[in-house]
Amino acid sequence: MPQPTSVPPPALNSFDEFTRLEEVVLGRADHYNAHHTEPSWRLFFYDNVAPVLGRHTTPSGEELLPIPSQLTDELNEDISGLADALTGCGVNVLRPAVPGKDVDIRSPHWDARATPPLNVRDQTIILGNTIVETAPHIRARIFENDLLKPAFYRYYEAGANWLSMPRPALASDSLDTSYFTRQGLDVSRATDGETAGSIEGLGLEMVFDGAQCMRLGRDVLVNVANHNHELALRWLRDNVRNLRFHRLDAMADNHIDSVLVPLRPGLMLLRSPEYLKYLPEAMQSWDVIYAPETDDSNFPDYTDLGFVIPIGSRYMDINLLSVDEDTVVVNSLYPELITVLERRGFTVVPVRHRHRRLFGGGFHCFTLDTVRRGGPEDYLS
Ligand SMILES: N[C@@H](Cc1ccc(O)cc1)C(=O)O
Ligand SMILES: NC(=[NH2+])NCCC[C@H](N)C(=O)O
Repeated sequence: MPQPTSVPPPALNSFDEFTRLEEVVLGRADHYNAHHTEPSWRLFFYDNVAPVLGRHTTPSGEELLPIPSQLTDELNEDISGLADALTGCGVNVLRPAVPGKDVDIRSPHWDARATPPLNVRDQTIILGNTIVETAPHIRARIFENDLLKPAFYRYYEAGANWLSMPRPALASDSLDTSYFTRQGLDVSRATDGETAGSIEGLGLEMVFDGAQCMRLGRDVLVNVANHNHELALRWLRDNVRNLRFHRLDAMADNHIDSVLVPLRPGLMLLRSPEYLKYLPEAMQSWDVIYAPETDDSNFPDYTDLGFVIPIGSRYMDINLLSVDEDTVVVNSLYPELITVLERRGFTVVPVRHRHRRLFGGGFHCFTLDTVRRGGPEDYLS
C-alpha cells in the first residue's frame, strides 16, 4: 500500500493582482470592539475622519471609541461569506491566528489598544517569493503581523525570502503631516493631545503600508505622499533588486486600492479620470473601467447605533479581489459595479459586505494573496 503523503505547503509566489489565485490569507475581526483614536490613527485616516473629528472620542473624552458588538458580529458574518466564496472558487484560504481580547500594547514612547488582523493587505507586501513586512503608521498595528507569523513561517519553510522594513518608533515627531498641510489643511485636530514621547534627533521615520503598492509582474506602483513614504521607496529599491518600483506622486494620502485595481493586462478599474495622470505612461493607454456612481441606500444607516465614524470612503468597494483575469469577488452592495463588470465579460462572485466604511476595508484589504500563478511578466511595455 502506498503511504499517505502530506501535501507540502506551496511556494510563495505572488507578483500581481489578477493571475489565477491559489492561496490567500484572509483577515479576521474577532474582538474588533473599539477604534483607538489616538493621534497616529487620526492622522492616518485624516482624509476621511477630519469632518467628524469633534466626535471621535466618547462623551467623557475617551479615545477608545467602542464599536457596537452587533456591527462586529455582522462584519464577521460577511467575512465568513468571503471565506466560503473563495473556497468555492478553489482557493486555499489561510487565516491569521486569533487575536486576544482587549490587548493593550505599550512601547517605551506610547501605548495603544491593538487592532485585530483584519486588513492583512496593509502591513505586508508579497513581492514574488519575498514577504516584505512594512513599517506601520498606526501604533495599534505595530504587532499585528505576529498573528500572521504561522503563515509566514509556513512559506519560509517552503523556501520564501522574508524581509522587514526597520520598525518605526512612532514617537511624537515621526509622522510627516505635509500631505495635508500642502493642501492648506490644519492638522491640529489630529495631532492635538499627543502624549507620545519624543526621541531626540530622530525626526521623520520610514513609515509605509503594503496597500500603498500595486503589483504588476516585474513592476510595482508605489504611492509616495510624504517623506515617511519616500524613505520606504528607497528601502524597497535597495532591498528588492529584481523588480522595478514606480513612484506615484501623492495619488492618495496612503493606500491606493480603493483608487486603482488592475483587472488584467491592459485593463484597470479606476476611481475617476482625474487619477490617470498619476500613473506610469505605459498605463495611460490601458482600457479603463471607471467606478460607477452608487446609491446612498447601499450603505447602512447607523443613526440608531450612534457609531458614525466612517474611516473609509464611499469608494471602498472598488477594492475587489480577483480570482483570475475573468473572475472577481465584488461586494454585492455595489450592484452598479457588478453590472459594469458583467457587461465587460467578467464572472462576478457577489459577497455581501456591509460595514466597509466603519472598519475601513474591502475585499482587497482583507486579503493577502500569497500564491498566484503569474510570474515577473512585463505588463508595461
Ligand atoms: N484615505 C485612506 C485612508 C484609509 C486607509 C486604510 C483604510 O483601511 C481606510 C482608510 C484610503 O485611501 O486609503
Ligand atoms: N488596504 C486597505 N486597507 N485599503 C483601504 C483603502 C481605503 C481608502 N482610504 C478609502 O477610504 O476608500
